Amino acid sequence: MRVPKKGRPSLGSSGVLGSHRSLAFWSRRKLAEPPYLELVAWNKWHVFWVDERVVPKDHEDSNYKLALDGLLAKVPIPPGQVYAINDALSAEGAADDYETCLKQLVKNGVIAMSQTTGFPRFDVMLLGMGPDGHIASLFPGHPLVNENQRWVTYIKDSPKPPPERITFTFPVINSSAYVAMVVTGAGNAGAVQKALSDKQTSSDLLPIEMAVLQDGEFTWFTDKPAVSMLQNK
Ligand SMILES: O=C1O[C@H](COP(=O)(O)O)[C@@H](O)[C@H](O)[C@H]1O
Repeated sequence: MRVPKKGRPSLGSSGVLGSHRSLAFWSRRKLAEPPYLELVAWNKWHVFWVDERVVPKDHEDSNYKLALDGLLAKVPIPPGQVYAINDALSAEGAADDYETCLKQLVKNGVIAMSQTTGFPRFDVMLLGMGPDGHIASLFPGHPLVNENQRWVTYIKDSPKPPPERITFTFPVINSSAYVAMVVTGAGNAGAVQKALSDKQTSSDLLPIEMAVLQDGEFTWFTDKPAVSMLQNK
């Protein structure tokens, strides 16, 4: 999805959905109801998943199902512009397949490339964070957080179930033009406090602290419990 410029998205807009909480948040914000339903040029959106659980698309754990039920079934995005993973493949196969799909869409001009980083540049990413500071399926202390070649990779030992997932890598997330980070609930307050404190050291960075956009805008959307450990709330 794209941040509207002068009220209208432009052609070839690319957006990424990546979060339970963030989707619930945007659905509650009536994105699929008037006046936004008419204001947004939904037919120009191309929708991807920043991470996905390797389960059938109709499984309760599927991020695709969550997005379909919460938002996509309610807005007129052409089905050919919604890019779900191939759920018939293994985690490794699905990650390869998704990366190949992104590369083809870059060639076709649907997804832009970042001139700064050499990775794809999505217009909007709707992300969330877990209480351990994970974003997408990039978990603290897991070697995947250091992946710097692949666009999409896979995990088979996710600490949060289900264990098998695919995920965008940090170079892709950090090439975004805009990230909307939705964090709610007291359970996330510690990670928010750590992320926004000045005391980070490179040795113990949480994934949320590694989300540093190269040339983009990062906006937090929180409720009060999530920021309850910050000094100046
Ligand atoms: O497992 C996941 O967790 C993160 C954070 O979850 P949320 O419900 O707090 O948004 C999410 O961003 C990711 O997409 C999901 O697969």
